[in-house]
Amino acid sequence: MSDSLLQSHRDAIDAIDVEILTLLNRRAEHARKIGELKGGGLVYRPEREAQVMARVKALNPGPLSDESVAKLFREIMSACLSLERPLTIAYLGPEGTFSQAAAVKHFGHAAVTLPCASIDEAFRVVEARSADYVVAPVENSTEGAVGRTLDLMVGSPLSVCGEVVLRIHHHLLRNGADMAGIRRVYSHAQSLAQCHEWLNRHLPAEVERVSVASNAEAARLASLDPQCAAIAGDAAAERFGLVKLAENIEDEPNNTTRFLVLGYHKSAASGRDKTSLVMSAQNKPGAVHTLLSPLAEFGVSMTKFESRPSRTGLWEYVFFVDIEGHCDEATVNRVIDALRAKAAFVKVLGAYPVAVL
Ligand SMILES: O=C(O)C(=O)C[C@]1(C(=O)O)C=C[C@@H](O)C=C1
Repeated sequence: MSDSLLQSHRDAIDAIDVEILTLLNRRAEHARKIGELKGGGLVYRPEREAQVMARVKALNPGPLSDESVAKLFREIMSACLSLERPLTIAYLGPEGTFSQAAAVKHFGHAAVTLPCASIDEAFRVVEARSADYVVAPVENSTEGAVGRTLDLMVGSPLSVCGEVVLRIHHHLLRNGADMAGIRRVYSHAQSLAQCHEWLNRHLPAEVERVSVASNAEAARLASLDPQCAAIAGDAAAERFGLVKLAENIEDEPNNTTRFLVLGYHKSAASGRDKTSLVMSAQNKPGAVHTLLSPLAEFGVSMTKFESRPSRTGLWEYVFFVDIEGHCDEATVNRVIDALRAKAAFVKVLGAYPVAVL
């Protein structure tokens, strides 16, 4: 390697960094002025962020990947937004959970994340305006719906204004160098289920599997007792200084969790949106088919359908339905009116940009 060639590239990088710095601060100045125009109110604009991300991905000439570029712009916008007003995001804690990773993925590192003891508490702090938004898990590709989040959304005054899709990688973590002598494995029940086959194949049957409130709590417990291991993700491994004995041990390689962002905020249309609804139908043959018929009539696609027992006793079941498009768009608006005419109860949970990252 020629030292002078290396130095010339480093000199070029130094010069470019000065330009980047100038441009970033010019961008931040504009964001600050936008913040003044907004008067400190609703500073976060999910539809605009989705458009900025989609645009830079489309314009990206490489060699950086579109994903890298999107991640960089996520952080740039996060820093710019924090100049307007720093946001506080509630999530199911403790620190190091996948919910925290989802909050950071969506709002960037400039947002303040607030760990809560339960999904209920995370909703409550936002409802009480002690935090700006809650990021809550709603479904996992292996384990299905997160019932508590669905149930809370039915009665909450908060609206869905964003979604986050997070690939979930689980690792076997320990305060020790190898697998010998592990007596117990801690994890959240869903994660134990997601790694069930791997555990059967790699650990003796007598190793106890203990479910705890979160993966981060599992990592904390494992950090205290070398005879115990935990199944958790990267953030928890880092937070508790544990060794990764085995990486990516989830049985389903595409294991993904979808989270929703909720607040006292309605997102405007971004051009690529979803609308989430919850509605009721009577427990009669064909009732669901009749209820959903307006979607076919208006040619609107459904991206999710989930049924839950009704908790009010007024109806037998409630149905959570996601459709393509924003509820302010004419066709989607007409579909919702048609659904209202058929269902005893329809609530628009929110409309929001499809996850870009
Ligand atoms: O366009 C705005 O409304 C801004 O506040 C600027 C900006 C950005 O950095 O691009 C920052 C925060 C918003 O959530 C959206 C975009």
